[in-house]
Amino acid sequence: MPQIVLGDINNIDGSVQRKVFAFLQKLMQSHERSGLHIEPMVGSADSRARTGRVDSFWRAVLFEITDPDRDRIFVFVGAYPHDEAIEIARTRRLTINPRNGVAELSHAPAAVANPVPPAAVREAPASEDPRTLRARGFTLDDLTDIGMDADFAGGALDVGDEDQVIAYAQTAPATWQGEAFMDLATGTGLSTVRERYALRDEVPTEGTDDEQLIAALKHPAARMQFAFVDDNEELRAAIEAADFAAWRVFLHPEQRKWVEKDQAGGSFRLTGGAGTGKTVVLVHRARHLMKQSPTARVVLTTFNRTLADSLTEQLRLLDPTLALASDVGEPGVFVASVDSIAARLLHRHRSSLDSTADQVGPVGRVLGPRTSEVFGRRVDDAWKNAIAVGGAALPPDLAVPSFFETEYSMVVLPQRIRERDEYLRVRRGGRGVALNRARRNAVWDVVESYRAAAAAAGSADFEEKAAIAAEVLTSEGRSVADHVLVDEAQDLTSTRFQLLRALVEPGPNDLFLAEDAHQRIYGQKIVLKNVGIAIVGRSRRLTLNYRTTQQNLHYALAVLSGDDFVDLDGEPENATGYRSARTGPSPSMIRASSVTDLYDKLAEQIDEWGGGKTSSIGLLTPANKEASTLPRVLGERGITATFVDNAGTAASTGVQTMTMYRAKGMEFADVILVGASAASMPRDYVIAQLPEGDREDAVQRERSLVYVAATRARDRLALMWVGEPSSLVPMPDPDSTS
Ligand SMILES: Nc1ncnc2c1ncn2[C@@H]1O[C@H](COP(=O)(O)OP(=O)(O)OP(=O)(O)O)[C@@H](O)[C@H]1O
Repeated sequence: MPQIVLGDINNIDGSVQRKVFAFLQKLMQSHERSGLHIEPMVGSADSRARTGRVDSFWRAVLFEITDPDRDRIFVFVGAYPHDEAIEIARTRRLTINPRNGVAELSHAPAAVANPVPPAAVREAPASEDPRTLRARGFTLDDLTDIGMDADFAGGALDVGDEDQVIAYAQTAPATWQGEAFMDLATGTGLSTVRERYALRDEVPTEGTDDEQLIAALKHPAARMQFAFVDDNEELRAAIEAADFAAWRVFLHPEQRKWVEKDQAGGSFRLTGGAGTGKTVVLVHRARHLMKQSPTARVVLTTFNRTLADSLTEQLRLLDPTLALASDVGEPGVFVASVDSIAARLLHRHRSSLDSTADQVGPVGRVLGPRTSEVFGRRVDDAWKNAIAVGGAALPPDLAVPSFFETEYSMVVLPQRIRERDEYLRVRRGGRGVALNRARRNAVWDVVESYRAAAAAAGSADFEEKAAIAAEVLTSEGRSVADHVLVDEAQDLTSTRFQLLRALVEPGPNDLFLAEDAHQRIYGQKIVLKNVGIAIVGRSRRLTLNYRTTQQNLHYALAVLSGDDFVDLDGEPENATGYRSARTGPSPSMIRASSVTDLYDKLAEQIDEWGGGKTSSIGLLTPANKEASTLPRVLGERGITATFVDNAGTAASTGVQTMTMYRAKGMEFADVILVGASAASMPRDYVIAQLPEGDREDAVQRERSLVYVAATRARDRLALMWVGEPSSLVPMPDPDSTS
């Protein structure tokens, strides 16, 4: 049976997608089926070129390759109206780049953007624009040495303006060349580019010409443009990918590397800015691991249930046939939040949580002597109550629940402190608030009250449950997973990491963590080695943003500037090299004079953007109250909007309103940050209550929240506020404020 390779499918007209799918489906069964009319071209530039009949009007353009293993391969490069298809099939060639062995679809010469002959290009004077590659010291030979087409490279040397870089990259004769040019233009060095696209000065030499071409199509850089399709489901996914879901098929070589890489050394950390495809890598990796070993126990987990649900959805989209496990420890991919995994483990081991005569049980090891009834939910205001009961000696600056939340989850629980004496001696690494002996004593009084109330109620908080679940697994000496993949790792706390560590034996491909320190909006600053996870030397960063435009990305990065972020290795996180391949309008800055004026302007903006189709617009607010009010006030202005809270899934109609927190992991075509005013962000009233040493981190999390929110937009971004704008919201250009 023939194999299909899809190339350049973005040009498939929506009206003909279904027919193209049917055509390729038949072709996968046999190229000789009646009605397909696979025909060679007389006088074509490439003797492999064929056309095929999609319907009476549309023709597929294909290249036929003989594959000794599979009979033959058809590389599909698009469907066009009859005459256009003939012309394309005559003039295009499927070639192997002689420098690096990457398969490329050569366009007709006229399509190549730069008319300057290489000799003249070589001698051109240094450009006056310091941003161009030429001004930065690159030569034509540098670019052609890595395999760039000489004409394209000639033009590439003299483009400096960012918008033009993106536009010029789109004229590249091969996808990898456009991406490599963008990398160089945004400061990446030649050697990194070589490594990133596996450009090794090697061309396939073994076998027939056709076999060499097959090897060239499988080169990681070629697979940004050509996708091997194995079955109907993949075919359908790929054809649909022509719209929004290219991620299912065309991975960037860097993404593919981390999807497929055998992490023999153990735990691995993938970092990358918002929208660089970390989740995409995780979802593909889950499938890859299952393909490698169909009975593997893969856990795919993240911070909360909303995000876990979205991971399940993406897994299903990627591969509806993938085996999903219904419980942790079973073969297949098990997707759930870390807290839900903890709850399952506690229920499963409910009879072994207690201490026995000669051994302290998991609950005792975390909380000290108490009943092992821990299944109840912690009451609201538990720390507030504990402060009221046990806080008589507490200095006023520490009498804040959020101080205790942090102290408890960063110091007390991870180090399994059960007694006052232990707490008086413990090292409180990473905590900004200093505590002398008297203050520690006062803090411990409150911890004792907190624990006593929970023991009486038979409850435990999520942090405690994670710690107890970790103890359960550790004491049994039994792991329940072969591979654990974690998304949004920056938002997990120490005890949750301890649980993840306990889920899987240390060893090859054990833990794979995706994180972005800039998006930490819940978690604390954690250093992985302190929770038993050794990563050193096994961290990599993705830099190409697939989601947002260059303009929105710049804006979001400006939100972060001036603050110092630290990653899970305890190293400074930087945002250099982040780039986007798309351009769009600059973010709009909209000031309102009153709340009513804000609602009016909001409605105007939605009308202007939506044109009747509004479900791809997200309105993100700092707090629940504002998000839940918006549907009503917009309804009064004739706009349908739905409030999406933590319990609900995304609404299918109308504008979606939600908090910036809820929007984490999501994306919209257009986003409006509503309420970006000084009065709402940062939340001074919350921060002022914190002890001095905890304030800086709290402000950083608010900054990260704005970054998260601003990076949810694929195309257009607007910020609106009443009165003064928030200090977390940069004002790029005062003239653009309306
Ligand atoms: N190779 C790809 N081709 C096309 N689109 C891609 C590719 N990789 C990622 N994307 C798209 O980019 C967007 C962001 O991807 P993803 O959600 O995986 O990024 P992320 O790094 O996890 O983002 P965040 O940290 O903001 O949640 C998605 O719309 C995804 O489909």
